[in-house]
Amino acid sequence: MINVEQMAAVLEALPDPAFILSRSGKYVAVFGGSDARYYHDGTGLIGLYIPDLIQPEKSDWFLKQIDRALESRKLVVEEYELSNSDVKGLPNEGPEAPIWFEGRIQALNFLVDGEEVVLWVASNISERHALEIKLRALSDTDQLTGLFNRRKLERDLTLHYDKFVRYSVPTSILMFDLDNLKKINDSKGHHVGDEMILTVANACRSAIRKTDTACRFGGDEFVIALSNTGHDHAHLFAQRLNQYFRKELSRFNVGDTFATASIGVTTMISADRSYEDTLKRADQALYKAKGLGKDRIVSL
Ligand SMILES: Nc1nc2c(ncn2[C@@H]2O[C@H](COP(=O)(O)OP(=O)(O)OP(=O)(O)O)[C@@H](O)[C@H]2O)c(=O)[nH]1
Repeated sequence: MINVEQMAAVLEALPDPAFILSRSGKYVAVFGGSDARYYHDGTGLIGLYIPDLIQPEKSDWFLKQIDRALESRKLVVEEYELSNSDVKGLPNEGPEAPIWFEGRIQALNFLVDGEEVVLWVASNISERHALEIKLRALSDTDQLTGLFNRRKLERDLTLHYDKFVRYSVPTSILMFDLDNLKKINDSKGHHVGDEMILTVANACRSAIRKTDTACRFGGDEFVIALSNTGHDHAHLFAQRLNQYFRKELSRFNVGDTFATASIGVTTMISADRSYEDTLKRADQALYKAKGLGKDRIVSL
């Protein structure tokens, strides 16, 4: 059997800090989490209240989670970011950067000073969180160009379409495809074709705003989603891009075969049932531009 002293030693040795918190946000006790590489010492918080230590928005969130655990009597699991500067009374010793925590919050079956209490175990998951962000960025990115890929575009267009339906804020779509890449690949080599694709990708990157999405849609096909942009502006944007392409891609010309791009432009309209309808129309416009002889813009 473990005696009381041993039980106290076990609590002290808990790898992650375990707080006892009351419904009103009082730090009743803290055990464990003593490795300063991962945690700040929370013992100075005992007897103090979350709303007095943490700015209102965050402290409201903490109180809400305590409430959820007490009401549901089930384990509540939440991830959150906190740095020691967010909590008055925490020492400087410990990690400098903000920490991502996974909080596991469980109601306890006793009262402290007449108040209900929870056990809140806060595990440092910063490394895992950073890795998740990196993986997500990778899974959204086209390897060759560093532009976004189709998966990310589709996610963004879903949001843009929702915004359009709710607030009538239109998103315009440019879909374009390089002209004659096959011939350029065949006569100059695949690496030169790659360079042409990279030139186009760089042009897209520098032409768009933060709120736009530039994506490599397929082999030599690209899509730019221009948020909050009506048809006229989108057409002007396409003209600028087309001129830039003519200038910057001319070094890839092979004899009388020109390295250019054909561009389809369209804007969300109320008849569109989803962003896919808009995207389909951009594809039709691009197809038309190819059919009319390439190196041009078609708006639909
Ligand atoms: N170098 C290079 N070529 C690629 C890449 N992805 C696709 N391609 C080539 O791009 C060409 C795309 O086909 P098409 O669009 O029919 O070829 P195109 O000569 O551009 O024809 P048009 O669009 O009608 O002008 C194919 O020859 C592919 O091999 C890539 O990452 N690098």
